[in-house]
Formats: sequence, C-alpha cells, structure tokens
Amino acid sequence: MRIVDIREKTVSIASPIANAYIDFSKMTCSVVAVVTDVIRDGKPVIGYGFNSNGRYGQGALMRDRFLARITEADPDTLIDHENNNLDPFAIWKTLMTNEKPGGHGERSVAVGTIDMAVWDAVAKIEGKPLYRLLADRYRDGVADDKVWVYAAGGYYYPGKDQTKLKAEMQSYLDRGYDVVKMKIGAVPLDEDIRRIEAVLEVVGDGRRLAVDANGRFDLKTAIAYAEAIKPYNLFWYEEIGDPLDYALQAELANHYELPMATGENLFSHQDARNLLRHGGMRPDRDYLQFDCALSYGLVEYMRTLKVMEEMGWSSRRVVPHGGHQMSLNIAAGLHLGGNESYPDVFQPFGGFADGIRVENGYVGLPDIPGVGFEAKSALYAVMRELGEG
Ligand SMILES: O=C([O-])CC(=O)C(=O)O
Ligand SMILES: [Mg+2]
Repeated sequence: MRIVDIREKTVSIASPIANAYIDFSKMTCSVVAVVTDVIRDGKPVIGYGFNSNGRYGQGALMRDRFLARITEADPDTLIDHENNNLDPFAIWKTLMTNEKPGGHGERSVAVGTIDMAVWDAVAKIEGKPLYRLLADRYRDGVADDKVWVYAAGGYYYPGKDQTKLKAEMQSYLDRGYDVVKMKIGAVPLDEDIRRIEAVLEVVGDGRRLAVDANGRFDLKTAIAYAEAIKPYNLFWYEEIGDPLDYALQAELANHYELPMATGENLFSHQDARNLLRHGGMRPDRDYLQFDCALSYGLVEYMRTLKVMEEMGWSSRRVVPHGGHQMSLNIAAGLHLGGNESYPDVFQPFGGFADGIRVENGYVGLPDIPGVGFEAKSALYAVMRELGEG
C-alpha cells in the first residue's frame, strides 16, 4: 500500500464580502488529492482536502517542499501496519522533517490541508465515515450522531442594508438554524449597534446571536463594544483583539462576564496552550475555535485537545472555525461542542452534505466512507477533477 501521487490546485473563493479586517475579493483556497494504490469498488482510493478559508491557497509551499517529502519517503515508513492502512502520524512526521519549531503560519495551512486528505483516504481504506473511525479508535466507539451548528454570515458588503441583513438571518432560521453569527467592527460602534438590533428583531433573543470582530479592536474599543453589547446577552463575542494578544483577551474578562470565543487564528497546540495559559479564557463559559485545516491538521488537533484536557477544558468547549465537513467529523467523532456552518458563503466549500437538513440547530453526517465530500456534489466535482482528471 502506498501513496502514488499527491496533487494540488488553487481555486478561487473570491466574493465581495468583508469582515472588520479583510475583504475576500482575492481569496483562494488549496485543494489536495492524495492518490493511493488501494482499490475499493474497482477504483483507486483518493483522499481529498482543502484549506478552509481565511488563509490563501498554499500551493507554493506544497510544491516547494511538503509534497516531495511524502513522495520521496520510503512508502513502508508511512504505513500503519496494525490497521493495515496509511499512518497519518507517520505522514505528519515526514511532512514536518527539517522544520524548526515556532512561527506557526502559512506552513500549518499547507500541512493541515494535506493531513485532511490523508485522513479522508484512511477512512475510505477502512470503509468507514471518518467520524466513526475516530470514535472507534479514540473514544471507545461512541460517536455523536448529530452536531450542533450555527449559521455564520452577516458580512459587510457593498449595498447591504439592514433589510438584506435581516433577510439573510431569517433565511438561516428558515433553514433550521437556532443561532446565527454576524460581523462587527468595520463601521462605527453606533452603526454596528443598529445592525445588531436589526438582527435581534429577527432572531428574537440575544442568546441566538453571536458577533465576530475578526481581531480588529484595541483594548479601548474592545471595552467600549463590551459595554454596549452587554445588555443584549449575546451568544458570544468573538475574536475581539489581535489573536496573539493574550493580555488583551485576559483583560477583557474583567469587563465582560458573558461568553467570549477565539482561536481560529492560532495554528498549533503551543499557541493554543499559550491562549489557555495567558488569555484568561474561562472553561465554564468561553469557546475555542481552532480550525484543523489551518493548524497542521487533525494529527496536531489531537495534541491541542490533549493540552485542553490537561488544562481543565472539556472538548465540548471547542466549536471550530471554518464550516467544513472535516471539523464536523472531528466534532462528532471526538466529542466537540459543535461546528461553524456557512450556509451561503465560501461555496462550494462551505456547508455540509446535500440533502441532510439542519433541524433545531443540529446536523447529521452522511453514512459514506471518508470525510463525506462525495455527498456534497458541487464540492466533489471540484475535487474529482483534480483527483481523477
Ligand atoms: O470572516 C472570516 O474570516 C471568517 C471568520 O472569522 C469566522 O467564520 O469566524
Ligand atoms: Mg471568526
């Protein structure tokens, strides 16, 4: 058994949307196909991955160094002999050969994307949905059969008035979501408050609305927003200041007792540990949003979950960023608290399997081998073109 080829391509996920920090007018994403010599149903098993959103495609790093490390390795060193399968941990170690510690940036995205494709292949070789494989291997066979998801959107874009914002949020509720999320921080505070109040007219209760500042605020602005939104009792207040400013995050706990969320721009278990050590995050109410696709993949994610456990955090406090099926599998298989969902943005990468409806805020997973990409036809068309083309 061996990996015979790894292919990558960069695709556009550009759109006119903007958060408080960036617009997505030039956003790209990498798609990876790991082609194996294992035959299932008469065809070679191909694992697929993509790099979530928010960081650009990583083709250059993959082509320059990561892909060759795998294709040049002795295939036998990449095999899990006990399970007669590929070994994602050995593959990860090979990918990270001669990489110094620290400075977890773009390479974590390149590795996270390849790792997703490897796990997809592993689950396909084993003939199980990935969440089932994860539960069987790491959680005594107990998987969640559905995952809590919230609808993320509420972006800024040209010409978007409150009528459109309200219609967007109403459409999420109509599609079965209980909690929605909107962007804040790109306009003055009083204007954001009017936007929040407009959305509250739709969702009814602050506990059904989360807000995301995308790391925009300095401490003074962060506190001003905290004071202003407190009366609404929102679901969470997300990524308030710079993702690496743990002191700012810690100070906010002195000004805002309600739930906060952060972590989507922390890309390693060491960074996650620093957040938990120094960021004042509260395990009884706050949420962590690490995204495996951006942060060295599931192999590293397991280390992050271990760090959390050692520091007294339940895995149920993690609701990953990224709205992708990989995190949905991790959520169901490793017992996270839920997953983000992008019902409308970042298509065809956002969203879950075709034909599985969200009901009362929960979504099920397709019963097919792998991550489930084949059950999302528009996404699978992009992947298949790379893997089989
Ligand atoms: O706008 C983005 O970059 C995405 C984001 O923060 C989120 O989904 O939480
Ligand atoms: Mg966010």
